[in-house]
Amino acid sequence: MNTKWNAAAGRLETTARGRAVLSNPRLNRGTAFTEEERRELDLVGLVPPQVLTQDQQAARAYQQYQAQPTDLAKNVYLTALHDRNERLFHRLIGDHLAEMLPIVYTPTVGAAIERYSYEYRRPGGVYLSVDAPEDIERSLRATGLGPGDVDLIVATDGEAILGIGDWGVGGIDIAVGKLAVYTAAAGVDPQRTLGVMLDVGTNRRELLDDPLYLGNRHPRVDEETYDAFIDAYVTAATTLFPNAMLHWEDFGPVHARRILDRYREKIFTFNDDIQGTGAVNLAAVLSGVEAAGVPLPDHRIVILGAGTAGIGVADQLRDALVASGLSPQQAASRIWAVDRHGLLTEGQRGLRDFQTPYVRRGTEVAGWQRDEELGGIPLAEVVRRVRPTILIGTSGQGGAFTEEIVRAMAAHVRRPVILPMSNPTRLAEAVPADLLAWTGGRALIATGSPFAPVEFEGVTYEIGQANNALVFPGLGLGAIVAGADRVTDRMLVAAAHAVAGQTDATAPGAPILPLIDRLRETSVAVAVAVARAAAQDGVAHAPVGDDIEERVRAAAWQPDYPPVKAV
Ligand SMILES: NC(=O)C1=CN([C@@H]2O[C@H](COP(=O)(O)OP(=O)(O)OC[C@H]3O[C@@H](n4cnc5c(N)ncnc54)[C@H](O)[C@@H]3O)[C@@H](O)[C@H]2O)C=CC1
Ligand SMILES: CC(=O)C(=O)O
Ligand SMILES: [Mg+2]
Repeated sequence: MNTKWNAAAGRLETTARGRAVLSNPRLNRGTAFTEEERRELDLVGLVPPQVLTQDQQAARAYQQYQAQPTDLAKNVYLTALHDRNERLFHRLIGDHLAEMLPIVYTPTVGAAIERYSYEYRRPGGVYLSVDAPEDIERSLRATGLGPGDVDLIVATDGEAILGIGDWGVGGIDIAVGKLAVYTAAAGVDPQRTLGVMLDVGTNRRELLDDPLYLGNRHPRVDEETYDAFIDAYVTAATTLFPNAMLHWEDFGPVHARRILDRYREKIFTFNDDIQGTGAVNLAAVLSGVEAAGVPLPDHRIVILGAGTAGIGVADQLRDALVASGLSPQQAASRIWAVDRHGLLTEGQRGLRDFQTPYVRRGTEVAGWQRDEELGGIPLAEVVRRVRPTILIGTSGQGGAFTEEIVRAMAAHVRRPVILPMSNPTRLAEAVPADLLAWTGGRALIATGSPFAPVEFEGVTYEIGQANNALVFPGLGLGAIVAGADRVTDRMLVAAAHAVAGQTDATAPGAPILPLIDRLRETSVAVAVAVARAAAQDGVAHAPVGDDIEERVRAAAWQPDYPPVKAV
């Protein structure tokens, strides 16, 4: 069976017939096949007689969706729709973006990952096993995709899913979820993408002991085996699909950093948790700083959680401070990073290489109060001493921004910028309603997971989502349209400015980031800015001229049904 897009004729051409048509989600449109298509494709009698439009199908699917009793059931319903009729799935999500993003993405995707081996129906991508690296190429080829057919691959090893940790093979759902967002938010062509699970085992005992667990049933492998496996994947993926951007998602902090450092100068690659999060955080900070009316170099920034996301955030803030005139040392000194053993300080146990720029001198913190159980200086003491103007949470510790800490911060700052970025929702360091109450409505807030608007003293506060979903879809589309072969720092900074430029946070109650119902437009702005930055850096291999916005808009894939021709 063979199905191909014939661009010249503007139609799909397939050798499939009968049930094989209905069981191919890329081809299937069920009751929307026309009479003529039904005859040509041998579908007469295999579907009920009425011919529906996609609008009618979408209306029915939406009713079925709404009838699901829980968010997890809605996620399972949408996954099943995706596996049955991919275009209808994207049509539905596109029509209800703000409502469904929390179902296919954070927070509900977290629950779907935890329940993966129980809710499993059909495979969601390509599963590569550390126990058989010799099969990587064969598995990637088995997708039937050729060298010019893939723009983007999202891969995970499932070690650090959102803030919920190691979920082994269930991690495939974060790759699938990110891909859904690429398409819903920016119109990246889903048929030119792949989700990949790099199964290196799991250290979660309950999965290893679970007879239904579907992944490799052994602990995560040693470093040497791991690195060789990643290398084999990169070699196979870049050889088979030379134009594809390799996106890395939810790796543990050590691996995330090492992989990015190893490959970023050599191949077209992007770590979402480090680079995408850094960019969306920078956007929130730029917008918050503008609303606060205090120039960026005058801010003091405290970050709780100095892991993959936290240090990615710190690095882009440091670079932005340097761009505004500070030396690299001065810039780093404006950032206080607090991890599981408190403020990063000289000689602390367990410091990681990538944290080094933010480690504070012993002399600086000599008189600061320590918490011996914690093994260092706690967040509350850091806030008391530093008097931060910006407080960022990337710790995965729900409720860590306590009333005492937030009130202490707000006592010294007119408009505190507070960004609890951890996901899923229950791991937010604080919730917007509390932050507004504790600061008398003065806090400028954005959160990693979605929150409803908050009424406080007669003002409705819209809460922007400081989530890399504001960045990676547009970044991907912009890079694809520009024919980029690298993701450069300039492209990330351009993305951050484009996001910040989409909102005016100065009005009372206005969000500091563009809302999700405007995500399509935000992604266009990001894509245009990213394409231009790629051209400036000399990494674009397609022309990026005055018509770039038109080209970005034209490149966005649409879920309408094209004609199907039996061949
Ligand atoms: N909003 C967004 O776009 C994004 C949000 N995140 C969120 O950030 C959180 C962290 O994710 P990653 O950086 O990928 O994980 P990670 O595991 O790399 O980093 C978490 C860090 O928090 C530290 N930590 C743990 N307990 C702590 C405590 N009690 N106090 C202070 N630090 C503590 C850990 O030592 C680690 O360094 C997750 O909840 C994730 O969902 C991550 C990426 C994007
Ligand atoms: C949003 C995201 O990438 C995370 O929470 O890991
Ligand atoms: Mg992530």
